Amino acid sequence: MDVLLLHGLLLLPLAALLLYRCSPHFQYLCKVAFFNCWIVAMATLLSPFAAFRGRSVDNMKLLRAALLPLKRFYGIRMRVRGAEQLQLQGPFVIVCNHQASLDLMGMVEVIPERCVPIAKRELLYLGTVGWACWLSGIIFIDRHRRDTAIEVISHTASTMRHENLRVWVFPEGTRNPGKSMLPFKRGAFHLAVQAQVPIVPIVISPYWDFFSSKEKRFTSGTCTIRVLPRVETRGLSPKDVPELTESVRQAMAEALAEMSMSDHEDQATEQSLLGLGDNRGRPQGQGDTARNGK
Ligand SMILES: CCCCCCCCCCCCCC(=O)SCCNC(=O)CCNC(=O)[C@H](O)C(C)(C)COP(=O)(O)OP(=O)(O)OC[C@H]1O[C@@H](n2cnc3c(N)ncnc32)[C@H](O)[C@@H]1OP(=O)(O)O
Ligand SMILES: CCCCCCCC/C=C\CCCCCCCC(=O)OC[C@@H](O)COP(=O)(O)O
Repeated sequence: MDVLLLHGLLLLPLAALLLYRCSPHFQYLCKVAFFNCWIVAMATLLSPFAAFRGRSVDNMKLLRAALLPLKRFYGIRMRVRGAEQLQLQGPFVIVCNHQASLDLMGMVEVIPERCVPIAKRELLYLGTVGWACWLSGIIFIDRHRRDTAIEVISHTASTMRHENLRVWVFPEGTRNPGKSMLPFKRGAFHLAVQAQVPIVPIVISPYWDFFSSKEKRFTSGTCTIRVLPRVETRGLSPKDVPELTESVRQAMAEALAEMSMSDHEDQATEQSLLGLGDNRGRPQGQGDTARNGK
């Protein structure tokens, strides 16, 4: 009986490994589970150290360091274009497109010093993850209560100037895996105008070559992050916000469309050089698993 149990226990990991290598769906589930487990584990591990320092934007360095290795686990190559746009002395507002939780990997590639994201309040209740976020100075807004969200943003505008803080906002306000960007919420632009600081738009290229939650597909691939020229807001007032929002969204939408094309071309060239043929947008098999390193 004991021998049978032992064999069963030995066979279980082997069966899981076989399933992982043969089933793209199972591979997707494992990779997403690992992503979440990594975040929870790192948050649990780092929170006591962060708590020692107290609530401080300096703790963002710990979160960044904890998330940086993820791209290696998943075999995601990150290319950053225009990073010099982030070499600014004072405070500024970053606006970035939001496709999925995977954006955290792109975010940590380029996030400057003293920069905190604006996040939905619900993240606060994710146990140690919420605790780690709070300790790192992440700004929480309740999206269902516009007045209090606006109050938080107004308060952030004065903090930015007094404490030389940079703020990262996903102006779509929710995750959007679609091919074009959603209409932008105006909070980030009011924030920049109130604080009279520049806006730095960042566009992360679409993930569809290597990730799709709809198709349950997660392979290795390349992601491009493009930092667009900054937009000055000095002298602008609240009445200029709608136009400012639209012009920044337009520039980001154009960059996204351009990147969608060029990333597809790069991928096709890479694959034809490797003699893999064109298997874009389709689940990939064992060859990719081996290159993923996971
Ligand atoms: C190791 C552990 C690691 C853990 C890692 C975790 C990392 C975590 C990373 C976290 C990543 C997490 C990522 C995430 O969680 S993403 C989700 C959270 N982010 C957002 O929601 C984006 C920010 N939201 C907004 O900007 C919205 O505008 C708000 C919520 C404020 C209102 O939304 P609403 O739906 O109502 O939309 P609206 O934009 O049409 O505005 C309506 C009206 O209000 C006016 N208005 C707006 N704002 C201001 C203002 N400030 N001063 C004065 N007026 C203002 C505006 O002009 C308009 O008026 P009018 O112009 O039509 O007259
Ligand atoms: C005691 C309770 C313990 C609960 C533990 C729960 C474990 C949760 C596991 C992992 C947390 C990963 C958090 C990653 C945060 C990624 C940021 C993100 O992508 O947020 C989504 C938000 O932008 C928009 O949300 P919606 O698209 O509007 O929805």
